[in-house]
Amino acid sequence: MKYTILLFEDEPELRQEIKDCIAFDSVEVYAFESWAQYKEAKIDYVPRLAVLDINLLDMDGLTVFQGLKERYPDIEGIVITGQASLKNAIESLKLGVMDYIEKPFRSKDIRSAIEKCESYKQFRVKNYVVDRQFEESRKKFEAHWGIEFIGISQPIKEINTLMKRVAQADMTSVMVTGESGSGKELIARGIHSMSDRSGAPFYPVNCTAIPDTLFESEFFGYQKGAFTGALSNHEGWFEHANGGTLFLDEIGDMNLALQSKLLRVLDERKVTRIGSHDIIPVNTRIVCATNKDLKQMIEDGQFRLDLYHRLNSFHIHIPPLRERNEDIPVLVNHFVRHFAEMHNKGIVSMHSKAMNLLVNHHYPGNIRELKNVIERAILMCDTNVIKAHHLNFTEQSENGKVQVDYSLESIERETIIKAMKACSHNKTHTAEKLNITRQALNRKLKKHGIE
Ligand SMILES: Nc1ncnc2c1ncn2[C@@H]1O[C@H](COP(=O)(O)OP(=O)(O)OP(=O)(O)O)[C@@H](O)[C@H]1O
Repeated sequence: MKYTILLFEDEPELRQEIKDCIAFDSVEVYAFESWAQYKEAKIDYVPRLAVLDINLLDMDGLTVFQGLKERYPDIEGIVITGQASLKNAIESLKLGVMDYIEKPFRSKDIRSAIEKCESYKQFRVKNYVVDRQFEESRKKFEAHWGIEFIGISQPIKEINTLMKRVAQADMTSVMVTGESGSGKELIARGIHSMSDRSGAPFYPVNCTAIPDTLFESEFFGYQKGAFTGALSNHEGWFEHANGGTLFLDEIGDMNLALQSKLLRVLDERKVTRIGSHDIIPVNTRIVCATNKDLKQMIEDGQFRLDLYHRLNSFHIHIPPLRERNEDIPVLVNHFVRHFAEMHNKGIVSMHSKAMNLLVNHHYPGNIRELKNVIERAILMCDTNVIKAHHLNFTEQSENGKVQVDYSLESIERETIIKAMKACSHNKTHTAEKLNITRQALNRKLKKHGIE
């Protein structure tokens, strides 16, 4: 279908000139000298755009636009006039005219006004669709699981189905794989919340963070006096999550000796605290996650094959965010709302150029990175529109993708600089604004090298 433009210009030569400069292959232009002539013509097509001279034979261009808008609410307008005046400009904007061009104009001006108008229109349509999809996916998640797992891409839809299925298969262990920050823990939480175990604890453990020496006592618990420092009885993680779910993140970092012990508990479903002979039955489901290549680790003798099979009875893989970038706009909208509310910013929206940058970014840190970028942008933005420069996508990396400094350190530094500026470098006021003491502000100024 052709893109239909209505042109209203009373001077015949100029009418032809404008028509020539806006008639592309895919564009149908209907040109009129007056409103009466347009009414007579009985145009069947729904026009997308009207280009109007302010002075017509029978009526002024703005009144014509008003009439068109009543009939075609989605029509956009560009006004051309030889009588540029503030009054006309304000009047046009009030009526919803998109752009305002003065005579004499160059064909370049009018074409770029049309392009601008069209890309804005497409952006609005896209945003509407994204908003609707976002709402649907959010409601569905909340209704089912009471948690928000956002996404509209095919992989996310499939993961949703797998989560529901495995949640009902009570004792099956689940292995979730994917890059760091891609949502593995959220999937584990989703499985737990959907299962009959949701009333019992979900206990997340990061295997990397626990020193080897403490692993066994933390996993299985200990009896008072079992070793120096065991001052009281201590429940281990398996017992703690009894009836619920134990989430073992970074399972690839568990040493071989512990892997054997974990396998035994999974087979026997009972634990014995260190220093005790009592056998404690446990009914704990294991969901584990890794971003390591466990098959390679098995080949290298670093991970037990039997444990791998035991844990991998149900496998969910989550692709990196850059491979499902249709999820990015819905995630962006979600995080913008979330952080705007959290930081009392009212209603905040994302400028189309900023959204474009976000959709095309590489995200080595996946959703965690996106989340940090948005929170930072919300903090840096003084108005209610986040623009490209608020995203701090500064450097181009080797692969041509933009990199972002999303560390908390950099957010803190920039927040302090902004607060100092806002308070005209008065430290007492800045400290009050940041809700910290003057001494704390001095320490932070020194740490960040700000004066
Ligand atoms: N689909 C999603 N919808 C909303 N938030 C998400 C989604 N996926 C991830 N997140 C958010 O992104 C952050 C990182 O997610 P999560 O901790 O689950 O990743 P992970 O893969 O377990 O990371 P790591 O490997 O580093 O432990 C969390 O704050 C989480 O809430």
